[in-house]
Amino acid sequence: MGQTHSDLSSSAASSARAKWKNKEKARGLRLCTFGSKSKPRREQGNGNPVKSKVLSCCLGRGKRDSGHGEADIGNAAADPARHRGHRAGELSRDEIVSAGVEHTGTPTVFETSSGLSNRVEVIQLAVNREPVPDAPGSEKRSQLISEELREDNAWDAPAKTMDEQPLKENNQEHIALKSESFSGANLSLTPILTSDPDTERTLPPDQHLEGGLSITGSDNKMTKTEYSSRSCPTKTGDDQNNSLPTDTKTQKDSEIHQTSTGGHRFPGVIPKLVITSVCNSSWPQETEPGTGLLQNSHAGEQSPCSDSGCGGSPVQTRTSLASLSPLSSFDESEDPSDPDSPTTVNHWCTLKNVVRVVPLKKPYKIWKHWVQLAGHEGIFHKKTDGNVLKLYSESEHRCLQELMGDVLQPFVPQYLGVEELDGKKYNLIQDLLTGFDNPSIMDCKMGSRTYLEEELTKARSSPCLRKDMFEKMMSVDPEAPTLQERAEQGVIKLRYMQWRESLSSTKNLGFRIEGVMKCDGQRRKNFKKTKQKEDVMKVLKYFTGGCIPILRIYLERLEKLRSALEQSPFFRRHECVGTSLLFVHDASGRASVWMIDFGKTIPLPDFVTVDHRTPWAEGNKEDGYLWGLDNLVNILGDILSKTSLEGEKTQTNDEMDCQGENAELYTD
Ligand SMILES: Nc1ncnc2c1ncn2[C@@H]1O[C@H](COP(=O)(O)OP(=O)(O)OP(=O)(O)O)[C@@H](O)[C@H]1O
Ligand SMILES: O=P(O)(O)O[C@@H]1[C@H](O)[C@H](O)[C@@H](OP(=O)(O)O)[C@H](OP(=O)(O)O)[C@H]1O
Repeated sequence: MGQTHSDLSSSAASSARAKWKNKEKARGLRLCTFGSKSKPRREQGNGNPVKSKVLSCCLGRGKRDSGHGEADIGNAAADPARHRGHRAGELSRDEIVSAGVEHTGTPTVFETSSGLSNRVEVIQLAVNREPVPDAPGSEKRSQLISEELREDNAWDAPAKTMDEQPLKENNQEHIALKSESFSGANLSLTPILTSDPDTERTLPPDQHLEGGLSITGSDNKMTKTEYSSRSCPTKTGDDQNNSLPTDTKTQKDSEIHQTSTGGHRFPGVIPKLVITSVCNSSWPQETEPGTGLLQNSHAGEQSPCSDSGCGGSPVQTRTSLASLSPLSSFDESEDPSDPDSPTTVNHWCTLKNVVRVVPLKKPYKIWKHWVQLAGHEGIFHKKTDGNVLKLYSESEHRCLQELMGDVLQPFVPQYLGVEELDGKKYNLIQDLLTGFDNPSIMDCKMGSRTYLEEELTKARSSPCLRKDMFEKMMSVDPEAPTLQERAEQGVIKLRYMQWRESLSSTKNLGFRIEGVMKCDGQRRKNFKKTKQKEDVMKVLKYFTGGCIPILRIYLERLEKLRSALEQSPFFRRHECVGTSLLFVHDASGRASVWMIDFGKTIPLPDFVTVDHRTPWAEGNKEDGYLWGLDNLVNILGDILSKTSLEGEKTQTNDEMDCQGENAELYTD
């Protein structure tokens, strides 16, 4: 636990290497095979069975500083009563283990309603809220917020707002429905046994292998994949069957091969997990030069070695992204004739001294703008019918198909099948933003691990250096790359992913915040160093504006999601890596959370069972999803409790962040 590179003994690593090599020789990776079982559920809406609940509360937006430090917020021990129902041993698994507390256990429902009376809600509000702008377009509020956050967590200055993004016409006329029917999934999978434990903190030091990657031996040879024109295997449209490189040969490896695409073959020792300069302080400095806060870290950096290549998602299909006409995040033209159509996307939902009469059942507006907070650029196309096309991934297709018949169905976007656009396959998925009015959005990547065990195997058999990842690493922390990585100007994807996990809250909390967009259109993605609970709390408070009804809806929704996950046959049978929770709310008080991104969610081998809470060790396939969700639930509960108590002291009611009195779970 708490493992860093210094813990990784080289002798243990070399013995593990030898062990791994032997095992590796003895086994061959086979492809996952899928069949068909479940039926289409097109007729089903994404109707959330959870009934909408009108919460009686009037929200005030008050002064941000109330004399309560943010760090206090997470101090559950200070008032045990407020945390009734929270799990013991919340948060850091390291802490849990060091305290000798069993991490697993039946989830406890957080008792929001009993702990927080309506009366309290009415009175206790509006502390620690951000100042609000006087008018749309005002920079005052975002500036203040940014500055405050930057102080601690170094969010860069807000950069582009949405309306600076190019708008593109939809290409719907080119869409040809391929009418691929749902075929269900046969979840049998050829077991892929992993060998040695990896370098995770979950294992005692002597079991750790250097990142699980141990290519070199005394003979200075390695097995690697041979590719014709590029160093890394490129996934194509045909690569949708989780195919892994098969054409391998042994090769002398004393050099790095530069390829035509700028990638490198990596012939040398794959370094152990090296965690450098992991920032534990609140609101660490993080800059992403040249692009600022709102940059999409993937933009323009689609590497030949990315998902489409070496070390990428082995199950994900990203068909030649370069040939796609990459849509910006805002590819939907506005319709000026539509009174509901936003004339600008730089909206302000924060209203000052405005009295709004909100009907109990609010009419839905169609949010026509596609907002992509995280993920790969150019793989989404917004349609005008409330759905989006996401570049086809076999894994995602299988998962969404099966999920339409699972208890998790209300928690995932509706899946509508496969479509073709310009000769490429896409999954047609419900746009979860539809129905919201100037939504605030947050993407949380779930789990304690962001790469599949398959990716470990693949990295061993065909490691390659990623220049783009080296540059991303340098831009966050120039001290992070090792001397060898500096010399090579590249890092292996696995190493990068592990570094990202350790730097952020993935490893210590089991989830991380990927991006936030507030209703004013300000997008922030600089959360790579948002690691500690207090950092996360600040972001969550910023995202929700401390709006109690919104917080409560999120909390209740996540608790229901947790129950559904614990009952879900789908979840029980899958290794869920890299999925996100998409949080969406708007000023009217609608709010909900959904699971998205199943590109790296794959069926478990028949003989493997996971509980999604046990710490990961290579081979056990644990993903830490529920552990992360436990922590997220607990953190939200803490914010809710703290916000309520603070609100009692200094409520002001002249600035509204949301129509709290009408807050309800969004159902479509
Ligand atoms: N169904 C949806 N409705 C609305 N927005 C969505 C939906 N699916 C994805 N998004 C948006 O797109 C972003 C990226 O989505 P997603 O995680 O699926 O992409 P990805 O490229 O597969 O991500 P990753 O890099 O983690 O593999 C999300 O953060 C969200 O803003
Ligand atoms: O968030 P960052 O720092 O930009 O790093 C990316 C992030 O870890 C993605 O999850 C990953 O895609 P997958 O999860 O699909 O592997 C992508 O790999 P890629 O560049 O190989 O696609 C990384 O570049």
